[in-house]
Amino acid sequence: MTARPTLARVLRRGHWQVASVTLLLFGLLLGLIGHAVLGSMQARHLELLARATGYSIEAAVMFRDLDAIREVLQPIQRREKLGLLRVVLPDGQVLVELRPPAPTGLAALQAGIGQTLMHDHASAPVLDGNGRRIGEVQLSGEGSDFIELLLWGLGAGLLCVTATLGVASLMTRRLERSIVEPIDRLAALTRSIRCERAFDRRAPAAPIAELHALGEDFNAMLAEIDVHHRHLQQDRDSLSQRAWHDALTGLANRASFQQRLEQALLASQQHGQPFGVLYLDADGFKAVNDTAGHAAGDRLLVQMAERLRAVVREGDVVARLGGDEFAVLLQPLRQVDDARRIAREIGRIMQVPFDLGESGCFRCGLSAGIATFPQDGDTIPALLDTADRAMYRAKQAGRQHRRPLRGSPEGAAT
Ligand SMILES: Nc1nc2c(ncn2[C@@H]2O[C@H](COP(=O)(O)OP(=O)(O)OP(=O)(O)O)[C@@H](O)[C@H]2O)c(=O)[nH]1
Repeated sequence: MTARPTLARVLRRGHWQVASVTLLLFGLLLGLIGHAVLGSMQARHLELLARATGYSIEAAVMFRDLDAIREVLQPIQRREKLGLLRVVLPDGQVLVELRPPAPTGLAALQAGIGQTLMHDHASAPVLDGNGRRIGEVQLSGEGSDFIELLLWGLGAGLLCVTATLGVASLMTRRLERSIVEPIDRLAALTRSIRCERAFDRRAPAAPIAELHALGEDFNAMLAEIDVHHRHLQQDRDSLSQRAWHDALTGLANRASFQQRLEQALLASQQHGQPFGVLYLDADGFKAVNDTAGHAAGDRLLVQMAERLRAVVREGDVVARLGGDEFAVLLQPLRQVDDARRIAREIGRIMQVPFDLGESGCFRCGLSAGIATFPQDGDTIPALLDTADRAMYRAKQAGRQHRRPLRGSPEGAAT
């Protein structure tokens, strides 16, 4: 996957680019204007200087007094930092020429650059009293002034660059705070919601209107998803409840009991711990239906389920397999006797008549068959078969002692 730049980085890069291009253009423009202005000022200055020098040496030129000419020219050359200063006769003969000592090293470089960039030479005629041309003053700048200016300009430019970049960096920080941070927060929120399915979380307010509106829309969408998700969860819970529980009693159904048995077998095989299965079938339940009606029979089944739940431990599984058939998974089981004890306790608690309201009170016992792992089988079918057959034998034995139905409440009994 290609690494994409972050928004903060893009913003920072954009600022730097804008600042650099602006500075470069501004510097170039300022340089060109400066060069033009300086050039014209320098040319004007040299021209005035040449003219003034011409007036100063008029008499000396007329009398060819070379020493006097030099005396005038030398201070001018030093003061004005001139590169060349000479006096030429109308026939082209050089009368006096003054040159400063040739610069060396950095000074030579400065002079070279200055003279290349600034064409700073000027000339003015030397006129006698009648206005006749008796010579010409020619002079040129040394070039170092320009370099000095250039260096000052560069220094100022650098200062500007530093200040601009500082301001650009501050602006980027501010933009980061107002744009990048809210977007980052929104992204982190989306990620956390996706991972933890926490649709009740909301985006906080953002300082920028568009981002705030985005957050608000996002929150509205989350609210809708939240409601939808809750409905889905409720549907799923109710589907799961229906798939794994008996609708009448709320106990585990046959499929769920089968699954818990498989888990119990696996766990017991791994840890070498026994477990027990009780198979229970109501005795004479049909008579309750026939006598008091199906609704009363239902109530009795519900009460029976409640009693079963009350007898066993929290972790044991009580299931209604169908009709008046129940089953209990006892896990863990310390010893086989514990299963018998619980079966006896169930038998005892079922002796108490069931109060079916207007229909009256009914007795309805449960015949129980017990199977324990690993004593009675090491597969689920084997265990269920053992428990079923044991229950059948118990029912047969019970039938021999059962009192006949008296057709009144408390009549159907084992
Ligand atoms: N009220 C009610 N009755 C049911 C329900 N499911 C099955 N039955 C009835 O329960 C009865 C179960 O039949 P049996 O097990 O033969 O009845 P029993 O009288 O207990 O017979 P034994 O087990 O031999 O003692 C049938 O009459 C079914 O119609 C139910 O959900 N509610």
